Amino acid sequence: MSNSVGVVIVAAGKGTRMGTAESKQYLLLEGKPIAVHTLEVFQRHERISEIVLVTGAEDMERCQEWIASYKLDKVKAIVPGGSERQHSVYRGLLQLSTEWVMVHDGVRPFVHPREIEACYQQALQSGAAVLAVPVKDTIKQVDSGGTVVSTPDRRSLWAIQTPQTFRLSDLLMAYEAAEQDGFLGTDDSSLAERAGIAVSVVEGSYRNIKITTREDLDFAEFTERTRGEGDK
Ligand SMILES: Nc1ccn([C@@H]2O[C@H](COP(=O)(O)OP(=O)(O)OP(=O)(O)O)[C@@H](O)[C@H]2O)c(=O)n1
Ligand SMILES: C[C@](O)(CO)[C@H](O)COP(=O)(O)O
Repeated sequence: MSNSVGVVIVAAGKGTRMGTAESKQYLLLEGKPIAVHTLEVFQRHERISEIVLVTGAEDMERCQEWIASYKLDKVKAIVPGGSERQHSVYRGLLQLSTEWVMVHDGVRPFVHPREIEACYQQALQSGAAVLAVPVKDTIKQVDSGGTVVSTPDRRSLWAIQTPQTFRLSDLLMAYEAAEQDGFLGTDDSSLAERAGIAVSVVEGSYRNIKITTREDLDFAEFTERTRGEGDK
């Protein structure tokens, strides 16, 4: 139990920005659903003891079949998600009893095993950690009328990825506080931050994209074709 690590993989979104009939997490990459690629990275990782998959209620049966056929035996539960990512994550967290939890997007299949380990090691040291990359563009804050308000210093801006790693008890507390306050965040760290948990950033890679829009599929196909076995 001590320092055991569980993962919640959230794959219950609708993929509105992708705009395909099939939900983006089930589109095929080299013949395999994207969510299965993601699950396999954590299945293979020796640090991970159990996985909870959160998916759409209507997709639970086919997910169960993939888990059997791809021999994903670390998957301990498949649960139906909620209307927002935050609700889906919470439902997954309730299934775990490990000391640590990583939350990961089902549509980030290219996270490197080394990055998972680095995120865990940093959380072990400082209590909570997220993968991220420095932003490459100049970012501007723009008002609703389309006028630039400010240009934040790029050196302090990071694009946040997953996995995000926490003590399970801390993250549950942060989720329950958010629910009580009616706060809705786009990542897990934002809930932890407002609950007073210091979150460290671990530099990851630009390869760990979240497959969000159609142009991401070209990158995904190229990356899947060219990544080596050791990168999975
Ligand atoms: N209610 C939701 C919403 C999102 N997610 C998951 O959270 C991850 C990141 O979300 P995002 O890329 O925004 O996915 P979607 O919500 O599906 O996309 P969109 O916003 O374009 O509809 C995805 O793996 C998605 O399946 C989820 O489990 N439950
Ligand atoms: C958690 C996340 O992956 C961090 O980048 C992201 O916030 C998920 O969802 P989004 O709705 O696309 O922001």
